[in-house]
Amino acid sequence: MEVVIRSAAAELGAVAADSIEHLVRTHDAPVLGLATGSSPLPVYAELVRRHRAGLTFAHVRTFSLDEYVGLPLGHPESYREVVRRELTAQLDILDENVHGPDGASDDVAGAGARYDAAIEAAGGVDLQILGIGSDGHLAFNEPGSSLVSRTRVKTLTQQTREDNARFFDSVDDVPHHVLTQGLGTVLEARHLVLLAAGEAKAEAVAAMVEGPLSSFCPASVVQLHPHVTVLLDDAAASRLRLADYYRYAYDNKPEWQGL
Ligand SMILES: N[C@@H]1[C@@H](O)[C@H](O)[C@@H](COP(=O)(O)O)O[C@@H]1O
Repeated sequence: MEVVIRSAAAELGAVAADSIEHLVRTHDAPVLGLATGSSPLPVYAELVRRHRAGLTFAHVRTFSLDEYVGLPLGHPESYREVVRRELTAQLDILDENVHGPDGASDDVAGAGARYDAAIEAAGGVDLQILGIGSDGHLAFNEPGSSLVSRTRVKTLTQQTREDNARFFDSVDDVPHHVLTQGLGTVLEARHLVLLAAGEAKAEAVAAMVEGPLSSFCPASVVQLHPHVTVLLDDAAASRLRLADYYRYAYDNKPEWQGL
């Protein structure tokens, strides 16, 4: 796992965007895994900026991590719409190449397996962008999630519903259920790039990076992945015991190594 600590969120966005740009330029049919939430926004802003400067995404397919269950199609806070608004509508990605779990399906119980099959048929995710919840959740895998889980319906904790209430009129409007890629599904992506910013994430980040591997902190599952990049601002890194080492390693990184 590589931990990169920077003081400005925009700098973190640029580091992630460099990796994505490399993928987009070197692959014929790259598959990008998208996350919602505020953490990836600096990355998306940078991708939009690079697109306006000439970088094409016309050959890119995207798969989102998760979706609320039961929001009607077109609901502005459904993750399908959020992803469109924050990113894909501002790029030249074809609409039919933008995928997400179908939380409005009549057969929501079968939607998870269908989604995993779609990811596999696309050749798997090349680079997965991730955030982390303040309780250590990854995608919408709440504490207690199986570390080998597949895409399925989960029940949100009250804390996550409260964290996400800012996007709705009130916490009562936040759905209780979600369709989320499982932790096992996330681990199949070839490169995981996780962003976290702010003091509120510091404890969850420390548990993920330096804590024991445990379903109590679902994000700790990234310790099992061979290629993980964790991008943190100073506040999110403030509880890491080895922060100085991570800074030293990144500052002295050989040029050829890439992200
Ligand atoms: N399902 C998403 C997660 O994928 C995201 O990581 C988390 C953190 O959001 P934020 O980045 O806004 O703190 O929010 C939601 O719960």
